Amino acid sequence: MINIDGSYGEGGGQVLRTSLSLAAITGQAVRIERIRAGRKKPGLAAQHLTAVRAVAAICHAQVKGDTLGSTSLEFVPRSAVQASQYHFDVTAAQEGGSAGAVTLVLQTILLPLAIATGNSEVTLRGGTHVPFSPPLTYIERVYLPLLRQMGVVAEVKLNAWGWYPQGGGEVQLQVRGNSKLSEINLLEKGELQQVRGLAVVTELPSHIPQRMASRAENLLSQAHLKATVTPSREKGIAPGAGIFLTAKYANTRAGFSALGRIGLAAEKAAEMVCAELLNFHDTGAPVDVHLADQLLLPATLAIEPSQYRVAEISTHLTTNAWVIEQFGVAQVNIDVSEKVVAIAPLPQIPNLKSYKPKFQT
Ligand SMILES: Nc1ncnc2c1ncn2[C@@H]1O[C@H](COP(=O)(O)OP(=O)(O)OP(=O)(O)O)[C@@H](O)[C@H]1O
Repeated sequence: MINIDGSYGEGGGQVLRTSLSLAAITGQAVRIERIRAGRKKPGLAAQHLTAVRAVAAICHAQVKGDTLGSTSLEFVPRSAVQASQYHFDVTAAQEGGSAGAVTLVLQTILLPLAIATGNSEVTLRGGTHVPFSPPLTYIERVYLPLLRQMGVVAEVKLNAWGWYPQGGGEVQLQVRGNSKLSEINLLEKGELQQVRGLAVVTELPSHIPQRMASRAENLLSQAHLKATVTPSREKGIAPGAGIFLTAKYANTRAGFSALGRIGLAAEKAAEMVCAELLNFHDTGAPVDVHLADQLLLPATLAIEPSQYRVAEISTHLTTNAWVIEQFGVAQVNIDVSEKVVAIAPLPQIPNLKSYKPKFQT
């Protein structure tokens, strides 16, 4: 049994989710204590509980402590990850509903399903564009294209937008199984090829996305970046707004977002997201602060070592590296002065062809 201290570093939900993914992939049992001790309201919230249930479903795990608010969890996988059709609902995990991020649940099961035998299709319900998590637009335009470079083939379809606090969004995920992951080497981002964006509202007037889009296009063109931002009015169960930009470079992609809220002018949201993009562009680094922590797990599953240069070293990055090392599946070295992350997978897990998960009987 691997023991993980959930209060380590960032002390957030990612410690739990990475542990769950690695438990499913390696077949190792894991106990996590002090879950989300670094947060105002520690323990399992609806999104985390849904992630526990989702990973348990795909590897038939025996689980103790899977209740809302629980600060400790024991998770014992009992089979290899099963490719299949699944349905997970964050909103239903909590009385009165939840806008917990489906994208975080999606990331927890994606790599286990990608290396399973056979294809999977997953329907996820909950928040699709909510604070402190990757918006679905980021998953679609940044995360999955980068994973595709590493050999993971998956697609998402947004059936309904889900914002904070109502949630109620729906995403369809298709994952091709039997993936063999290859390493990623991203030290230079290459030429900027395209900046594109989506300014969207649900249940709000169409002048809002138009104002967000035209302010963003103007600001980016003042900075000599040619951008196309599409205003769009979509159907949703509640009002919501956001602007999502993607910068595509010769070797990489990066994504930025600003979510609307009452009292925040449409133009201000556009200014915030453009400032993020321009800051990133100026760093010269190929990997944005969020992708930096999200690429660690796929790099761990690759056959050869990976390395990439990041715009910023976050505690999410250093904490996720620590979790991976606790499972003994890779060595992660973070060169703070060069901002280069190097991941050396250890032989017991990749090459996944010869990899045999350990199961308890
Ligand atoms: N705007 C964003 N775009 C892309 N990814 C994001 C964005 N904001 C946050 N993320 C990613 O979402 C993840 C959040 O991890 P974190 O541990 O904070 O999860 P959490 O379950 O929401 O935690 P908690 O509720 O405990 O704060 C990280 O991988 C982070 O990089």
